[in-house]
Amino acid sequence: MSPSLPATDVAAQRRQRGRWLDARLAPFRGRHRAASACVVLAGWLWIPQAAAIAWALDAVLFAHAGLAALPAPLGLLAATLIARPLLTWIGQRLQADVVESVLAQLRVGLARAAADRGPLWLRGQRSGALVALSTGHVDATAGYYGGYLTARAETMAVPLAILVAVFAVDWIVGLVLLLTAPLAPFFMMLIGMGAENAGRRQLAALARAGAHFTDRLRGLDLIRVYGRGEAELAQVGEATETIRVRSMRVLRIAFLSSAVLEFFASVSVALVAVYFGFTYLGMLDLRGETLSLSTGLFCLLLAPEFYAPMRRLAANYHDRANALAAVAEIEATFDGLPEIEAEPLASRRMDADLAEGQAVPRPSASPAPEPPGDQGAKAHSPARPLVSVANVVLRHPGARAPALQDVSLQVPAGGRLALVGPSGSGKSTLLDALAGWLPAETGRIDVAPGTRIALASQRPWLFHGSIADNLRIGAPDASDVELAEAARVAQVTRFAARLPDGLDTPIGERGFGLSGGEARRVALARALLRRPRLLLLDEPTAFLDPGTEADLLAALDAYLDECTVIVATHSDAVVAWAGASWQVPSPTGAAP
Ligand SMILES: Nc1ncnc2c1ncn2[C@@H]1O[C@H](COP(=O)(O)OP(=O)(O)OP(=O)(O)O)[C@@H](O)[C@H]1O
Repeated sequence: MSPSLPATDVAAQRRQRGRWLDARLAPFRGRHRAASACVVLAGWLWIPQAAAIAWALDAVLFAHAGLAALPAPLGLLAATLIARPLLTWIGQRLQADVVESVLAQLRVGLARAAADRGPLWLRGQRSGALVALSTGHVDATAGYYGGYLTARAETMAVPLAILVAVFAVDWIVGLVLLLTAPLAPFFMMLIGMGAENAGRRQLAALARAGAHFTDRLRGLDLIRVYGRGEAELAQVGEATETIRVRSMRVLRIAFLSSAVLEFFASVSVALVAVYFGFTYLGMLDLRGETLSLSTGLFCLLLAPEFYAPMRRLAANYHDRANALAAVAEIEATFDGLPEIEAEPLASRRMDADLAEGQAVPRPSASPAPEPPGDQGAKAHSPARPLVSVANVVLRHPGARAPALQDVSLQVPAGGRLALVGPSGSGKSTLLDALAGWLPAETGRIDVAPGTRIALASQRPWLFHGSIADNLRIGAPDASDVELAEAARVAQVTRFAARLPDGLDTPIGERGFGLSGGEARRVALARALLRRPRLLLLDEPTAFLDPGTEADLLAALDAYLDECTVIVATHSDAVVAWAGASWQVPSPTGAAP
């Protein structure tokens, strides 16, 4: 949220964020309504309960009606004593269930939104900050769904019913309640102004500190080597102190506002008590008729409960501000409010190393060049190019100049092409675009529809788990034989055979325990295991000795069959293996 926005825009933004928060509740609306209904019903039942208490005491103490008059009020009292806690318990259980469901859906939705932004967007994010989004920020909305919404339903229904009941027996007390009621919304408005900003600052500090801490943990070896331990510790200390100060600010607003409301509620109840006291003592006669004990007791019992829902709403009001602050931070990270569907994440693929199918955006108007005379040919027929790139300009998000200008090339199905050119000339960028990760600024990229694509990138991500687990990510249903075959072809077996448990040997995050070349071979095996129709390889032999490189290329030859391969490389052996090469043009557009 930009501080320079006009007030109307800020209000509109806040309304939009509120609607986004409420939309998350849609799949659980039924349970949420049932929970609110239970709480409201429990609130309403306080009226007959207070009436029963007042009625019973009046009968025993003043009317001296004897035990015969008691069964009716005591029966009503017993019924409400059982019903109210039961309804409250059911309401709270349902509410807790709704909160857990909404939060789980939000976490899944945010993870999916991050995955949908694509690997290039993800590479530009700080993982610690993304983790904070689905933990701290999502948790910050719990109070809104759990406390605020229920308290709001209660506030709309319960005080009104109490007011009607009180007016029915004593209009003066009714008037006192009516006149003091607007205090709560007034103070809530005051709280709302400061609480949301304080909440946003606290969440932003939390995300920054989380990201900082994760980054530093990852680079711990570097920090030690350069002797930066103490300085980094001081920075972590500073970040934590900022969180402490900002959290205290949020708490201060919450406590102050609650205290002010408690004060006014107590004063209002005291006013009612003083009025009854003076009336009973005969010092005040505003009613013009005698006041029975049951009327006074009934009103005195109801008065605190008149304010109770409003006090709860006020106490939960900063939860709403916190939730809006969390949504504002989510909006800033995703550059807009992400779509969140109520669909299990497991049904979608999120592997950043692998792309499937035809996912390449084509912004320009020119159609893909058709080879003459083969209009009726099938997508994978050798005559028709599987990959066609026409006059494409590629620019990284936020980059000043395009990484690649006016690229045109075609690769037939089953063909191989080596991309060659100096470091930084844009080979990896082109592979990213072919995988569908980077849209073309102009021009067209066409990959035959339904083509299964796999990309083994230069910096593959390996997860904590066994080598086999890492291979199976792209093809969870692959058999052991297929897995062993892919590992053999990618020359993974060569080093895995020396490890204690072979392919079942655990490796750490980011391939800890493997050399750079070994990690790349695991990524290659992972790509092969998917049995792609189009295999995109980024310097697959960069760290290999000539002998291993030759073995790898020979094994690939036998394994790949009809698979189309586009490989970025600096190796003459790989260029020779591919049989065709394409020189990446220099940034001026002229191929050397
Ligand atoms: N996310 C990014 N944002 C901006 N510029 C980028 C980004 N990633 C890469 N670049 C730039 O794009 C250009 C091409 O990079 P690319 O990684 O495609 O080169 P490459 O030919 O694959 O190099 P190498 O042979 O070293 O792997 C480089 O100038 C690089 O600095």
